[in-house]
Amino acid sequence: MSGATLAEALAAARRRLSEAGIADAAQDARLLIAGLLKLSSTAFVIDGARPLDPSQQALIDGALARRAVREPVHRILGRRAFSRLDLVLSPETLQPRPDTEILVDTLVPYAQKMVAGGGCRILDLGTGTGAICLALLDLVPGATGVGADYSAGALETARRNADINGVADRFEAVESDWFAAVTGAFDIIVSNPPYIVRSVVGTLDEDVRLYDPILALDGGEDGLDAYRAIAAGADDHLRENGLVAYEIGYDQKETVTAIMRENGFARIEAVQDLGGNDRVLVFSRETSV
Ligand SMILES: C[S@@+](CC[C@H](N)C(=O)[O-])C[C@H]1O[C@@H](n2cnc3c(N)ncnc32)[C@H](O)[C@@H]1O
Repeated sequence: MSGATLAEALAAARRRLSEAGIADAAQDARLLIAGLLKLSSTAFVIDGARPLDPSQQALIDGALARRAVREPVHRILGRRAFSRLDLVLSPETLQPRPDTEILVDTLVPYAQKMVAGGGCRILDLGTGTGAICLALLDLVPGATGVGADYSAGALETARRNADINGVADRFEAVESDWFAAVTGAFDIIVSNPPYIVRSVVGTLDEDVRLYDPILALDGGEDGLDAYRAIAAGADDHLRENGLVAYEIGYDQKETVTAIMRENGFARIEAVQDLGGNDRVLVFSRETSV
């Protein structure tokens, strides 16, 4: 393959991934080559005749070998776009999903209103790459935030992402089992916790099951362990008129609402994803509704 042009390398990559049974072979080939060679979206059209040098070809070959055994494209590239951010990934972090941007977008108007009213302190429980908290800090400049996670490795990545995305002065990372090491009170407590039913984790696609950390996926016997833990601790860490917001699994709207109701919270908003699945719930204290 040495001496191939960019267009030839793309065609060969598409073929190789397709033969390996990758469903979106064409898209993945394009994303991988563009990401590895730092190409703009038009490069394949205007620069297709450009010959690749051997080191570029070696990079592409290495990445294709990894994708062929189901390693996700963004894990291979080591980073993923989320909201307006560029996030670094590590083995300890879930790669943030586009659906989670709905949680961020739902909270922005609330956070802006809080900032206008005097301030907005956000707690992101199970922060992973920092995606939710960092995106909110980016979109709401007056807000400050704490990202908590059980995984020290994830927190290292979250700190790095805060630096890369210019919000490190408003972000703090705390190693904590949910609220255990969290101090103080917050205007918004947000979480995209592990919510997959334990018996289902083993049946997930290889791309997820083999490459996202189990700590980010396993929600316990019924998928609801984290919601119970967060619901039980939220009141002690929430300022007056504060909000709790979650990403949920497609069938968890009523069960999570019931868990929150048992802990004194009322649902004030429910948002669906583009596929029409329930995805985001927002709660306030029952007494402030
Ligand atoms: C589904 S991932 C979400 C990551 C990130 N917030 C996002 O939306 O991309 C859940 C996160 O919860 C963390 N986690 C799991 N159990 C935890 C616990 N007991 N205390 C704190 N964090 C926990 C995992 O390490 C993981 O980072």
